[in-house]
Amino acid sequence: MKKTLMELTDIRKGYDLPNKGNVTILDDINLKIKEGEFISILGPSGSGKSTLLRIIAGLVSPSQGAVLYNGEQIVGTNPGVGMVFQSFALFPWLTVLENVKLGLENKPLREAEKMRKALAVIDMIGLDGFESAYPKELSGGMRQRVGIGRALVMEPDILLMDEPFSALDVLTAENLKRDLLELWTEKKIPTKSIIMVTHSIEEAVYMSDRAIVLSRDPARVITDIKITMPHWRDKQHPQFTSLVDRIYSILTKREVPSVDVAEVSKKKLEKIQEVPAGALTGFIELVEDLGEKVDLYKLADQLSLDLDDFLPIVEAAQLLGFATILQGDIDLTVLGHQFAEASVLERKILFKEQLTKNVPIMEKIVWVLHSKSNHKMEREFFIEILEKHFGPEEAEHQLDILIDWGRYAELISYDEKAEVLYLENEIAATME
Ligand SMILES: Nc1ncnc2c1ncn2[C@@H]1O[C@H](COP(=O)(O)OP(=O)(O)OP(=O)(O)O)[C@@H](O)[C@H]1O
Repeated sequence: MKKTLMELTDIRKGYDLPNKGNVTILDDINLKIKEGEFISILGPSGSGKSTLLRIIAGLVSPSQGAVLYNGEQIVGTNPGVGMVFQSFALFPWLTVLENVKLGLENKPLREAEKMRKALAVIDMIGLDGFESAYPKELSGGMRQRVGIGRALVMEPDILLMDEPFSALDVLTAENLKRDLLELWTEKKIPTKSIIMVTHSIEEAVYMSDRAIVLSRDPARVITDIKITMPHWRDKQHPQFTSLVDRIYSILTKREVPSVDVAEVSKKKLEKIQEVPAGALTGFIELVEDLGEKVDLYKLADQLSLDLDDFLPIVEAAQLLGFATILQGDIDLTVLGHQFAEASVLERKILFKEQLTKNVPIMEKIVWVLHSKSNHKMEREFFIEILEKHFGPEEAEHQLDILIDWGRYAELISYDEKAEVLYLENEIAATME
């Protein structure tokens, strides 16, 4: 039996947000992290992955629950972890050596010992010869090597990495992933466990032994998958691709609840993905052209889109009932096929029907405009309603996308200058 290094029990994290009260970001998180495990944490954007990592590091305290390290509850920063950040977080006025040595700042070691350890790590991460260079003289990949070196020099039991490769170009990232994996699999570092937050399913399946998938609003663990393929993994191997597909379908799975319109103001509004109608239309056309059951993962790859850019489009197509996802494949529904083949006018009608049926707030907006004798209402009015559900910044985004969709469907019009939503006379007349 492998030893449990860390344990998270019943973690909940809430933040007090303006107009929304205490919003639960993470809920009911129970995790055991064992020696020898390389864990990836995946989940939709904004779900709470970084918050979870920060709770493990002791940089953020949970609202409820406990974090145990070697069986003891941690208070303040976790002494057993080293952290690597997406943004490298280097000090520009310090050299490579000084930045790496910073990891040892709080260790009770003699200067000579700190120097020895830092130089050894610099060598190990492939920066030999760059000890006295400043971050601005280094490429992105080299800077992240310094970031990793600063964490490794602490010889932490657990290495935490928050999207460590996402700020790097593809080739540099691949190179660094291989080097890090070599250090880990060949036990060249004393690290006992690695936890990495990532947006890339492929990266997770390539590198880790366990993938944890979080839901959103709030984040709960929806899947915890063991990845047992030996290293080095072949990304073309059917076992590899089917696992990527499986995680993809878990991440894209969503339920479309049927919402009673009268209940909308009381119920929690579902966030709409910010995908303009034009992009959505193009996407549906593309899937139609590619034929039956398109592998989502391959499609994202072909379009050179990041998961984060791609998932919203897929989600929006699902929300409107134009597409379904099954085991990592996207398929158009009957309506989706109809939409792809329809004329411009017919498309607008289909879009309008689906929008009214599946996005209850849209119907509410039309209802408000229709109720007014001049069929007009200020943007601010709707912002206030949306703010209660989404907070100020997101409310603006949500209304923008509702306006975009509503305009495309010819359900509503918008005067950008006056910031007023309105119904065209003939549209209002058809509703009498
Ligand atoms: N200090 C804070 N105060 C209020 N809300 C916060 C705070 N930190 C994070 N949040 C909110 O918590 C949610 C989760 O944020 P977090 O950064 O953990 O998500 P994430 O999954 O890492 O996101 P991404 O994939 O975009 O990096 C977000 O809605 C964010 O706005």
